Amino acid sequence: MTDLDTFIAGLPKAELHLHIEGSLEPELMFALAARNGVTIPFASVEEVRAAYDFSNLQDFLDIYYAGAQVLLTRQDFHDLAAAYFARVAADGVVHAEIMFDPQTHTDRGVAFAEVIEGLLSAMAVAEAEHGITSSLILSFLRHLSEDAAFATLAEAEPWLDRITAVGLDSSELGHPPEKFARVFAAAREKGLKITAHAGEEGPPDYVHQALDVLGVDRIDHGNRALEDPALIERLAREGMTLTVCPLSNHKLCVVDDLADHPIDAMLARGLKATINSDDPAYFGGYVADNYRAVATARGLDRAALARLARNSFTGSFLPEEAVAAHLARIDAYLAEQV
Ligand SMILES: Nc1ncnc2[nH]cnc12
Ligand SMILES: [Zn+2]
Repeated sequence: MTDLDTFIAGLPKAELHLHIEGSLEPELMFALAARNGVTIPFASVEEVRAAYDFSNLQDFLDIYYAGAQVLLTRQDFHDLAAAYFARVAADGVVHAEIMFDPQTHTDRGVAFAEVIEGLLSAMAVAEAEHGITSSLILSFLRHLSEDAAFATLAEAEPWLDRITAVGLDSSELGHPPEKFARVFAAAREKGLKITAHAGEEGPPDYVHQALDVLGVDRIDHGNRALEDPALIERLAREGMTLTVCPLSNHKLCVVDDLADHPIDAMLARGLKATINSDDPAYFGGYVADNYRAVATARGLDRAALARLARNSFTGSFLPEEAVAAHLARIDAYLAEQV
């Protein structure tokens, strides 16, 4: 470990953009396939990893939804999330806001209760064993209809006090935010926060729609906002958080080379960027790996890394007092460094 690696691992941070289904490592995929008697189209863990070579978002989604088929029971969802928390405890993650895609499971006949109760039990263990706090973001699949999203919101009703926000993910192109205007308005009425993937592959107009039609509290990705100077200025002025995912951007060809990643350009333009892993089992790294990758590729110094970590708390859905306490922990950590 270099000094920079050690600095990054110890820096208190929140993860704001993590699909729990995307933390399914091939080893666990095989173990769950065996436990549940599910057939998967791979002979070995190595074969699975070799298949993770994507040209775009849809390439990835096809394999990601196939992998999720091994998740059937409450115990499976518990084991999935417990593995994620155990892994990121070593990355300096002290808070995680976790997206889950209920429709990926309920459409296969898995009950909503199995999914969410498994996740909630792992979240309780994470707090007790690792001191990691967490919350849930229910994400609607945008390739499905708004009616299907409404049905999912209705299924979630008994757990709404355990869900912090709703999100929007899956195939972006051709499924603009405005398709979901009514269901997001209904979620907002229920007191939920709002986030949406926008500007990952979709044009800057999708980011405008996420802001103006959905009324988002933060934007997931947002890379293509950089094509629109007025939008950049607006996002900066409004202090809108962008949950940026560098290794994902590289793996999904949103950027050709990490050396060209715009993370420092975002900070320089006053955007509140954060660093996240998106789908760490598929993209080759967890959150600290993402910090390390951009630190190396873009030459980010400790001050920039600390800024990104601060943004992860000020951009979180935590209450103000908790944010202040985390920022104080960052200050104490920086003061300890020689
Ligand atoms: N990067 C991503 N973009 C859209 N939908 C997703 N679902 C999981 N990861 C995603
Ligand atoms: Zn994502």
